[in-house]
Amino acid sequence: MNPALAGASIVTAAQMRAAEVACFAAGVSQVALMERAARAVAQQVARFARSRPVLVLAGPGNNGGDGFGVAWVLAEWGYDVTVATLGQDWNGAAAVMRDRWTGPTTDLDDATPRPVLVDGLFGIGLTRPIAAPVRGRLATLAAAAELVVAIDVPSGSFADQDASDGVEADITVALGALKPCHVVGDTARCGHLILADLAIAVPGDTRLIARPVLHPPSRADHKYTRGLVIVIGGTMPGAARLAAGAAARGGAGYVVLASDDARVPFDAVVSRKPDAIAAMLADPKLGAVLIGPGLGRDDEARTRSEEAAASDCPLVIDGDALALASIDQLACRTAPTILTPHSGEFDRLFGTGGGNKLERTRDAARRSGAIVVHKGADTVIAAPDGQSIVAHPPAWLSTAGTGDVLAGIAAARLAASRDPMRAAIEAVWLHARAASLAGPAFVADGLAMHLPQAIAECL
Ligand SMILES: NC(=O)C1=CN([C@@H]2O[C@H](COP(=O)(O)OP(=O)(O)OC[C@H]3O[C@@H](n4cnc5c(N)ncnc54)[C@H](O)[C@@H]3O)[C@@H](O)[C@H]2O)[C@H](O)CC1
Ligand SMILES: [K+]
Repeated sequence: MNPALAGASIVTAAQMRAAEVACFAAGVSQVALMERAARAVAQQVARFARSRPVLVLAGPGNNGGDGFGVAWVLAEWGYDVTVATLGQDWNGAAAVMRDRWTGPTTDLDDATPRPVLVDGLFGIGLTRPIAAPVRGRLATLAAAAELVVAIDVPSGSFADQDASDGVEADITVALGALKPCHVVGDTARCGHLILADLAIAVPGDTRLIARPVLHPPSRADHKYTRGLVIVIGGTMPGAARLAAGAAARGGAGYVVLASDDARVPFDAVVSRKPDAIAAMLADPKLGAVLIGPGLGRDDEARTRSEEAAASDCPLVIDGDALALASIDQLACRTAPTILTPHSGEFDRLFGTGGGNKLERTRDAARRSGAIVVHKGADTVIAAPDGQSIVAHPPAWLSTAGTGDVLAGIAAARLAASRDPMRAAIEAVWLHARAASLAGPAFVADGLAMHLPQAIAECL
């Protein structure tokens, strides 16, 4: 994902339309707004077109209006431009743009490929899949082009759905704000994503992740104020060890590993026998508990999991502990809770119900009362109040043990702030950054070593 987009708002098509209406009510005309959009897209085309001939596809709605506007601006700048349409009439601002365009215009069926294709067929107003003949023409023209620039969304993608369809663009210029299809699902079809800020105020409760701000310890801090983390292990002790090491390197003041296996990742992590879990959970100095990595699903695992869930300790629940948890039990908790499921664990706990990944994760957070970190190439972090954050961690993280590392970092950050949403965002960012710093083909054991550098970048 384009790093320049950090913190950018993500809105639904309905929210975008409401924002547009408010903008019109504030005195901006529809034509002025469309001209802003057209100029912003034309600028991006001009950055990469290198004087090559341009074919602009202009569909029946305002996305098509933007297309005519782009054609008009590019022709003014000296580009060789042709427009292809579906042969409709246009209304409102789109009709104004259509009338401004006096250059060559053809039917989509008759259009011949050109090196640069600007896709203004459909935007956020797509209501049904594009008819097969049109989709076929679009795919042919796109395949023959050297550069495909999509206006707002790649035509064929539904703005509010996980990207799963639509033309494959090299560049997508999102207008006014990002939409769900730009950030969840197969976002590769957007190519390089650029946001054209049209100076429209949009809601800010759903955003791309941005680098968090962390505070160094003060002179008054000590190991317990920095955060005491207990990692509860089980049948696969290596996973809990990885998590405990990550908690220590993720900034915790003190890490205890409660496991039958006495091995620790390094000497600073303290080993305790798990028969003392009840006493540990009652320790007022406790900052956060992590349960799940390597826990197993036997009776002992169930007992430990229930004990942790029933406690009033801030809790991170991962891996096997997610399989042992129930939504009702989670919803009864009053202490902060973070859940870190991958898609299989998420579906098992919350079901496979409809909506895009953002909606599904927000719904899970609302039902469980927990912060849900729904992991994947498109990681969604959602809070019960509807706030949500999207991140795109490096694909090199798709290797065993990295989830245990993330859970350990989340526990450290939760112990430090007691604010579960903040902790989840910090953990996801630090985890992704550590992966970038680790470089290609790292193994999970080496990932946490890069956390201090990632933390240093947030101070
Ligand atoms: N976000 C902004 O600030 C701005 C966005 N602009 C652009 O406007 C479009 C949205 O325009 P709208 O007219 O609502 O929708 P579309 O252009 O996407 O197309 C709707 C049009 O097409 C018909 N239709 C829908 N699905 C199909 C289909 N499968 N086959 C055929 N026809 C279909 C539908 O009935 C309508 O007639 C947004 O994306 C931006 O590009 C503004 O220009 C500037 C500000
Ligand atoms: K488009």
